Amino acid sequence: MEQERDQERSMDISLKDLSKQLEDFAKVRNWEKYHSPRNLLLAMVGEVGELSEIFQWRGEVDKGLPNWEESDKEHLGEELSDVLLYLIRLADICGIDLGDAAAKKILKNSIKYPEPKTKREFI
Ligand SMILES: Nc1ccn([C@H]2C[C@H](O)[C@@H](COP(=O)(O)OP(=O)(O)OP(=O)(O)O)O2)c(=O)n1
Repeated sequence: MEQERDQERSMDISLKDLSKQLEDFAKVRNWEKYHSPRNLLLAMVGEVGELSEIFQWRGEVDKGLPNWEESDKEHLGEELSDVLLYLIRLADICGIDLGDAAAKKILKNSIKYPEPKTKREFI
Protein backbone atom coordinates (compact mmCIF):
# COMPACT_ATOMS: atom_id res chain seq x y z
CA MET A 1 0.00 0.00 0.00
CA GLU A 2 2.74 2.42 1.08
CA GLN A 3 4.74 1.32 -1.97
CA GLU A 4 1.79 2.07 -4.25
CA ARG A 5 1.47 5.54 -2.73
CA ASP A 6 5.20 6.15 -3.23
CA GLN A 7 4.83 5.09 -6.85
CA GLU A 8 1.88 7.43 -7.35
CA ARG A 9 3.85 10.32 -5.87
CA SER A 10 6.82 9.68 -8.14
CA MET A 11 4.61 9.66 -11.26
CA ASP A 12 4.65 13.43 -11.67
CA ILE A 13 2.61 14.36 -14.71
CA SER A 14 4.42 16.48 -17.30
CA LEU A 15 3.22 19.51 -19.22
CA LYS A 16 3.52 17.39 -22.37
CA ASP A 17 1.22 14.69 -20.88
CA LEU A 18 -1.37 17.30 -19.96
CA SER A 19 -1.06 18.92 -23.38
CA LYS A 20 -1.70 15.56 -25.07
CA GLN A 21 -4.72 14.85 -22.84
CA LEU A 22 -6.17 18.28 -23.70
CA GLU A 23 -5.59 17.67 -27.40
CA ASP A 24 -7.42 14.32 -27.18
CA PHE A 25 -10.23 15.90 -25.10
CA ALA A 26 -10.86 18.53 -27.79
CA LYS A 27 -10.47 16.05 -30.67
CA VAL A 28 -13.04 13.50 -29.48
CA ARG A 29 -15.60 16.28 -28.87
CA ASN A 30 -14.89 17.96 -32.21
CA TRP A 31 -14.00 21.11 -30.27
CA GLU A 32 -10.74 21.84 -32.06
CA LYS A 33 -12.51 24.50 -34.11
CA TYR A 34 -13.23 26.44 -30.89
CA HIS A 35 -9.68 26.17 -29.57
CA SER A 36 -8.22 29.14 -31.42
CA PRO A 37 -5.50 31.21 -29.73
CA ARG A 38 -7.87 34.11 -29.01
CA ASN A 39 -10.68 31.90 -27.65
CA LEU A 40 -8.27 30.04 -25.40
CA LEU A 41 -6.76 33.27 -24.12
CA LEU A 42 -10.22 34.66 -23.29
CA ALA A 43 -11.24 31.37 -21.65
CA MET A 44 -8.08 31.47 -19.54
CA VAL A 45 -8.70 35.07 -18.45
CA GLY A 46 -12.26 34.07 -17.50
CA GLU A 47 -10.86 31.30 -15.31
CA VAL A 48 -8.39 33.78 -13.72
CA GLY A 49 -11.51 35.80 -12.80
CA GLU A 50 -13.10 32.71 -11.20
CA LEU A 51 -9.83 32.07 -9.34
CA SER A 52 -9.80 35.67 -8.07
CA GLU A 53 -13.37 35.34 -6.80
CA ILE A 54 -12.24 32.68 -4.34
CA PHE A 55 -9.93 35.21 -2.65
CA GLN A 56 -12.24 38.16 -3.04
CA TRP A 57 -13.32 39.85 0.25
CA ARG A 58 -11.41 37.36 2.42
CA GLY A 59 -8.67 39.82 3.38
CA GLU A 60 -5.07 38.56 3.55
CA VAL A 61 -4.78 34.78 3.57
CA ASP A 62 -2.12 32.82 5.48
CA LYS A 63 0.21 30.52 3.54
CA GLY A 64 -1.10 26.95 3.41
CA LEU A 65 -4.66 28.28 3.90
CA PRO A 66 -4.86 26.90 7.49
CA ASN A 67 -8.40 28.15 8.22
CA TRP A 68 -10.02 27.16 4.95
CA GLU A 69 -12.70 24.49 4.57
CA GLU A 70 -11.57 21.43 2.59
CA SER A 71 -14.29 22.19 0.03
CA ASP A 72 -12.86 25.70 -0.53
CA LYS A 73 -9.38 24.23 -1.01
CA GLU A 74 -10.79 21.74 -3.50
CA HIS A 75 -12.52 24.54 -5.39
CA LEU A 76 -9.22 26.48 -5.43
CA GLY A 77 -7.45 23.44 -6.90
CA GLU A 78 -10.06 23.23 -9.65
CA GLU A 79 -9.80 26.89 -10.62
CA LEU A 80 -5.99 26.79 -10.56
CA SER A 81 -6.22 23.75 -12.83
CA ASP A 82 -8.58 25.46 -15.27
CA VAL A 83 -6.10 28.35 -15.62
CA LEU A 84 -3.19 25.94 -16.07
CA LEU A 85 -5.03 23.75 -18.58
CA TYR A 86 -6.09 26.67 -20.77
CA LEU A 87 -2.54 28.07 -20.57
CA ILE A 88 -1.05 24.75 -21.65
CA ARG A 89 -3.58 24.40 -24.48
CA LEU A 90 -2.94 28.01 -25.59
CA ALA A 91 0.80 27.42 -25.70
CA ASP A 92 0.31 24.19 -27.66
CA ILE A 93 -2.03 25.78 -30.20
CA CYS A 94 0.50 28.62 -30.65
CA GLY A 95 3.31 26.10 -31.24
CA ILE A 96 5.17 27.06 -28.06
CA ASP A 97 6.93 24.39 -26.01
CA LEU A 98 5.87 25.75 -22.62
CA GLY A 99 8.22 23.62 -20.51
CA ASP A 100 11.20 24.66 -22.60
CA ALA A 101 10.11 28.33 -22.73
CA ALA A 102 9.56 28.45 -18.94
CA ALA A 103 12.95 26.85 -18.19
CA LYS A 104 14.64 29.38 -20.50
CA LYS A 105 12.74 32.22 -18.81
CA ILE A 106 13.88 31.11 -15.33
CA LEU A 107 17.46 31.19 -16.59
CA LYS A 108 16.92 34.65 -18.10
CA ASN A 109 15.42 35.86 -14.79
CA SER A 110 18.47 34.64 -12.87
CA ILE A 111 20.74 36.64 -15.15
CA LYS A 112 18.59 39.76 -14.85
CA TYR A 113 18.36 39.37 -11.05
CA PRO A 114 21.68 37.85 -9.89
CA GLU A 115 22.01 36.19 -6.47
CA PRO A 116 23.12 38.56 -3.68
CA LYS A 117 26.88 38.32 -3.05
CA THR A 118 26.89 39.65 0.51
CA LYS A 119 24.67 39.22 3.59
CA ARG A 120 23.89 42.94 3.50
CA GLU A 121 22.61 42.66 -0.06
CA PHE A 122 20.48 39.65 1.01
CA ILE A 123 18.57 41.75 3.54
N1 LIG B 1 -14.48 24.59 -25.02
C1 LIG B 1 -13.95 24.08 -23.89
C2 LIG B 1 -14.69 24.10 -22.70
C3 LIG B 1 -14.11 23.57 -21.56
N2 LIG B 1 -12.87 23.05 -21.59
C4 LIG B 1 -12.25 22.50 -20.41
C5 LIG B 1 -11.03 23.29 -19.96
C6 LIG B 1 -11.32 23.71 -18.53
O1 LIG B 1 -10.51 22.92 -17.63
C7 LIG B 1 -12.78 23.37 -18.28
C8 LIG B 1 -13.66 24.58 -18.22
O2 LIG B 1 -14.98 24.17 -18.16
P1 LIG B 1 -16.17 25.18 -17.89
O3 LIG B 1 -16.22 26.20 -18.98
O4 LIG B 1 -17.40 24.34 -17.67
O5 LIG B 1 -15.74 25.99 -16.59
P2 LIG B 1 -15.80 25.55 -15.06
O6 LIG B 1 -15.37 24.14 -14.91
O7 LIG B 1 -15.04 26.61 -14.32
O8 LIG B 1 -17.37 25.61 -14.70
P3 LIG B 1 -18.18 26.85 -14.13
O9 LIG B 1 -17.79 28.05 -14.95
O10 LIG B 1 -19.60 26.42 -14.28
O11 LIG B 1 -17.73 27.00 -12.70
O12 LIG B 1 -13.17 22.50 -19.35
C9 LIG B 1 -12.19 23.02 -22.80
O13 LIG B 1 -11.05 22.51 -22.85
N3 LIG B 1 -12.73 23.55 -23.92
